[in-house]
Amino acid sequence: MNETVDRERIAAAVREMLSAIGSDPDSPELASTPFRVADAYAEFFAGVGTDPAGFLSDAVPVGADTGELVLVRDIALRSMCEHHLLPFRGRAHVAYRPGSRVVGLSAIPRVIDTLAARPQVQERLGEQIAQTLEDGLAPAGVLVVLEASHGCVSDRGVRQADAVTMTVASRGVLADPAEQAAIFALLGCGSGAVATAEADR
Ligand SMILES: Nc1nc2c(ncn2[C@@H]2O[C@H](COP(=O)(O)OP(=O)(O)OP(=O)(O)O)[C@@H](O)[C@H]2O)c(=O)[nH]1
Ligand SMILES: [Zn+2]
Repeated sequence: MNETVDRERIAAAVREMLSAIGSDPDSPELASTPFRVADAYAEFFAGVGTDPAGFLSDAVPVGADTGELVLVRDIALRSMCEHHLLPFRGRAHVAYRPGSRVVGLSAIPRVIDTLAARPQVQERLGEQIAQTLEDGLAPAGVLVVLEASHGCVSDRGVRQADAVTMTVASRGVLADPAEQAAIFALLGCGSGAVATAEADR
């Protein structure tokens, strides 16, 4: 949990918001709400001021038994949209083609969790994940695919409950559309999936 978050100030702000919507923050039902929200915010924003690069510091040299492509798919993604402070959630798929170093697989979700636990937009989150891996592993290429449902799109405003936003961020050799198509085929999305489905007929 983020110990730099000032829970007292969040709780005071939540009391103010409850008053502003016409509720009574001193009612028994709402008495604990300001500090519950403060605790939730400390969790949601635990990545503010935290550098994710440390998770990549135990990367090891590529060995003879290291394959060509590493793809970690279906990583749970949870973040908060910076426009409305509403959650967006979905999955992240991260591929990299190693340069001279590889990293323990669990480092990748940890990088994602840290960068996601900040006020974000999906595009920037994907770019930051790609850049952190680029800086930390000096790979030949990185591809980050994020797919997420946004609370601000589903539950207010345009109210598109089923809309899923997909974003792609890439570096190095995985910026090549042919390389990307091969990975999209592995993921079962995009033109690669269509090509595979047609080949199966
Ligand atoms: N590009 C991008 N847009 C986002 C993301 N999350 C939310 N948005 C959009 O950001 C916009 C917020 O800008 P505003 O102009 O303040 O939107 P608004 O008047 O609340 O807009 P509506 O959502 O259309 O009612 C909306 O269109 C959201 O759908 C994101 O991760 N990336
Ligand atoms: Zn929003």
